[in-house]
Amino acid sequence: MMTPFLEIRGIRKQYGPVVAVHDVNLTVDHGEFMTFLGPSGSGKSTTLYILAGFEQPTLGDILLNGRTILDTPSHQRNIGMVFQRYTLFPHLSVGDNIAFPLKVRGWSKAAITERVRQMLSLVRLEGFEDRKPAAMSGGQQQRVALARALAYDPPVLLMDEPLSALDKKLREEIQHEIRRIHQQTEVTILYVTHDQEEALRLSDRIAVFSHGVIDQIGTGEQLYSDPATRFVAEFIGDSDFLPCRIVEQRDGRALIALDGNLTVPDVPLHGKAGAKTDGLLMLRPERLSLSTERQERALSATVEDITFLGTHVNVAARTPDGAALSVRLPFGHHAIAGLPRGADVWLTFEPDAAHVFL
Ligand SMILES: Nc1ncnc2c1ncn2[C@@H]1O[C@H](COP(=O)(O)OP(=O)(O)OP(=O)(O)O)[C@@H](O)[C@H]1O
Repeated sequence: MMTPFLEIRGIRKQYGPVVAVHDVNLTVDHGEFMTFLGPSGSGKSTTLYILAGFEQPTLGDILLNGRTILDTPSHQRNIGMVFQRYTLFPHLSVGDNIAFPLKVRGWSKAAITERVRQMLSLVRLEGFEDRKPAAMSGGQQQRVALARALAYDPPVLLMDEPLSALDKKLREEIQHEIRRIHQQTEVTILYVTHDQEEALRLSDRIAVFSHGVIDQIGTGEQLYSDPATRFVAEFIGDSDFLPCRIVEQRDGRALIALDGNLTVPDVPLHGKAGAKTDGLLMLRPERLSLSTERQERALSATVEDITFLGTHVNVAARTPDGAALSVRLPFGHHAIAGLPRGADVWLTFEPDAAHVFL
């Protein structure tokens, strides 16, 4: 078997009685963009700090090209870092900030000048060399931080919520820059965020963190279409849940029964099967069809609200048992023309678009 480029093996981190990270295992390919996605407190940053060498794990190992890096001090790991708040040296110009890690590494003056010029061009800040950070926007400062982190060509770059202090438009602009820079360089990126949209936009693969473990690792498409846990289903994309009963199960599929005598065969089933017969059916708003005419094998519901959201329209509906379901339809869809609040509707879905969690 080939040695993985980067391997996080059985990492646990405990602060007294608090277990910040339980058991994190992950391999990352060379040149990959891997994102740690999860809510606040799920252990993303702690894992990243262990990679950076700011923290030592209680248990486990980190291997780069098959060799442990845990006994290498942080500043010798050759790992670039960009964090949430701009960590530029305020008294140094942009050029001197970018030159700093090169001076530390003993580069010649000529090599430094050339490299600073290259990096400024990479982050599209030509001409800003003599500015002080305070005279630049947040987005520009974050690009300088990126240039400084990449200047000595580290094989790995760690980024911890680097864009969270910026407004939406600027954030999207810099996400675009980060993607471009990732494609232009061969750097392997580990990126922490709690924003699913940012994770989907940037990453090759995403590791979804929950309570100090990784629930699932996969591409955005894999996490969306085949979520391993209810938590992943709720974190990636929109979802609603209905209580259901498992009538039969075989090979990861189930025949389920819903209130109102509706049964649905062949729904993907997740979780440890066994004697348990109560489950939760997950439905995605964009995978439901809506009709104002009675349908076979359909959920009945009443329209509570209709919201125009630009390219699409959201219909908020409620089943007779009181469960809320959203339906997302393209703007102008015939089913919603003149549809009033309080109307009775029938909702259908393909079994493959649904998932049952135990
Ligand atoms: N130095 C520390 N001492 C005690 N507990 C800590 C320490 N650092 C982190 N924790 C706890 O460990 C858990 C994981 O924290 P961590 O910062 O890794 O989460 P996170 O997913 O990065 O969240 P955020 O996005 O808020 O930074 C949290 O419950 C946190 O309170």
